[in-house]
Amino acid sequence: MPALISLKDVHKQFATGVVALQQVSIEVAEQEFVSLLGPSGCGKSTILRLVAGLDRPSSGQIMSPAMTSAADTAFVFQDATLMPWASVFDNVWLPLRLDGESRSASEARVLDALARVGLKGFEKAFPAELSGGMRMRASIARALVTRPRVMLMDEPFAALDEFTRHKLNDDLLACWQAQRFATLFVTHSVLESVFLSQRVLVMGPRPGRVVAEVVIDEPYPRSASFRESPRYHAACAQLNLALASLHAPVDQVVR
Ligand SMILES: Nc1ncnc2c1ncn2[C@@H]1O[C@H](COP(=O)(O)OP(=O)(O)OP(=O)(O)O)[C@@H](O)[C@H]1O
Repeated sequence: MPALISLKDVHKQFATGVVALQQVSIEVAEQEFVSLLGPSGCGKSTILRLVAGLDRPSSGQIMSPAMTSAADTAFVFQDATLMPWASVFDNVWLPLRLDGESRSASEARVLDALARVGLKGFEKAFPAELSGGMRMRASIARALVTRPRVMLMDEPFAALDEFTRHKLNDDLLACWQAQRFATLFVTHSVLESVFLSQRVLVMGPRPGRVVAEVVIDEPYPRSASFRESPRYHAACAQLNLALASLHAPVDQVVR
């Protein structure tokens, strides 16, 4: 598969003088699922912002679909960022509405996106009536509804309990298998990165750079039995070792 997203020798220094990224080169192929793993402040969110075209590198080259069409790229944040005054349907309709699509013309796509994330029947509910996990599901439906080629996810499940997180990991993978958007997924969790990804890129602390890459050579669909397999534990151990070698504080390594 050719690279859909490519960063080549990217350097990012903020006006404050902070060098957030140094010589970062990353490629994500069409339909690929890649995670970025690393200690707090190593520049993971900065990479997503650059790929989304929300910021520019100080030097180096970036290629991504967001450079030509914003509709090709969806962003999911840790906070579900739903409009509290609008129903679940209207929240998910938002990107289509901004694109000039009427409510009735969007209806089938909105209901399909809600069904894919397990929110069938909740279209009339308001965000305050939903659990944290359901709000995140609505946020993912809003990202899926435009059928993006690229999905950028910034610690989307970090605030959820482990049970809900596992469920959302399973359901995200089902959506990814159905739509095969290229995914760049930022997480602090070794376990989550191994379960989800085809490749995990480990980033070192400031100035941020990629220090290791671990390929997770496991077919999809991945089920709970993968989480219990020796292959899963071996990949987690390999990543924990790479993180430990950065001398990151323990809570950031095992979180
Ligand atoms: N707009 C900005 N101006 C100045 N410094 C910034 C800006 N945005 C980020 N930084 C700094 O750049 C570094 C990288 O930040 P970034 O948010 O990309 O890290 P991160 O790996 O996503 O962290 P976390 O895991 O805590 O979310 C940090 O030191 C941060 O303080």
